[in-house]
Amino acid sequence: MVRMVSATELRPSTNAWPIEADRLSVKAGKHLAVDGLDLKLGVGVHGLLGPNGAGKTTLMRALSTVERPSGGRLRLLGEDATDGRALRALRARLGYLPQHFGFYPRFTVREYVEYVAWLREMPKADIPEAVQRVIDRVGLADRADSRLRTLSGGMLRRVGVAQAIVNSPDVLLLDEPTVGLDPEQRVEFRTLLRDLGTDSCVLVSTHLVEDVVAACSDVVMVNLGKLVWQGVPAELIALGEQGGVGDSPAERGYSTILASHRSAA
Ligand SMILES: Nc1ncnc2c1ncn2[C@@H]1O[C@H](COP(=O)(O)OP(=O)(O)OP(=O)(O)O)[C@@H](O)[C@H]1O
Repeated sequence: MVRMVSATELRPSTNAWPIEADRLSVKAGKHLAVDGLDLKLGVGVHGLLGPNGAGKTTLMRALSTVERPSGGRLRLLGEDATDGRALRALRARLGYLPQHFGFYPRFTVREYVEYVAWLREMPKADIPEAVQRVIDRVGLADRADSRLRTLSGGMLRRVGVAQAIVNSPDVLLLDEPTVGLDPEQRVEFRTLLRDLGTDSCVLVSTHLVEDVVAACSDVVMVNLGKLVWQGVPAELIALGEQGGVGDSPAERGYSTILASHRSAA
């Protein structure tokens, strides 16, 4: 007997491009901060680089579905991210650490991460174990029951990472996650990133070119709201070996790309 197969069953379970932007435009206030950006990102860790004001945070806000695009097309995990009906299911599969994340200072680390897990509609029975696992992963096991107001800036950033990964997201967006981390924590965080990127699409915005070289499989550079370069860290380093401004080959590669985009703009 022939069984009818539904459209949902036929849909691929993994998406070649968990993030797919086509001529994407996003406003920050009245300013067009993302201006016709094309981007395709697969599974792996992608470092998002660009100067101050390049549009990184605005792009992250659109990818996290916090900000609605003003133009172009945005597909996340194969779904149209501008379709209000798709958003609820989509958000349950996203993780986002904003540049400035709000929290209730009286919450403990555990309470806060539990609260976010609940917001992302995780099954209630799974929450305690998932929360403990991510608190361990960001190295805050000994502060799990401390109130957020008693934590240092670097520890708060780690709480931010924990809440972003509690639902094991398929798309993870981290806006400057390493700000305030001490060198030892930064090294541990890079290991965590590489681990997360084995089966998720992770986009990490940072000003530290060295973080990108150490932990990312791919580099995305933006300037003036546009994609100006995409490649692997080794290509960035190779460019920097030919000259440019900076203390390392990767930094010189970054400055070379930026200078050539500025002179062409
Ligand atoms: N609320 C706003 N109103 C008007 N312009 C804004 C607003 N927010 C951001 N902008 C402008 O949009 C542009 C992109 O800002 P965005 O914060 O996305 O850049 P960024 O690359 O994340 O910068 P940074 O590295 O400094 O964090 C900048 O020119 C900024 O001045």
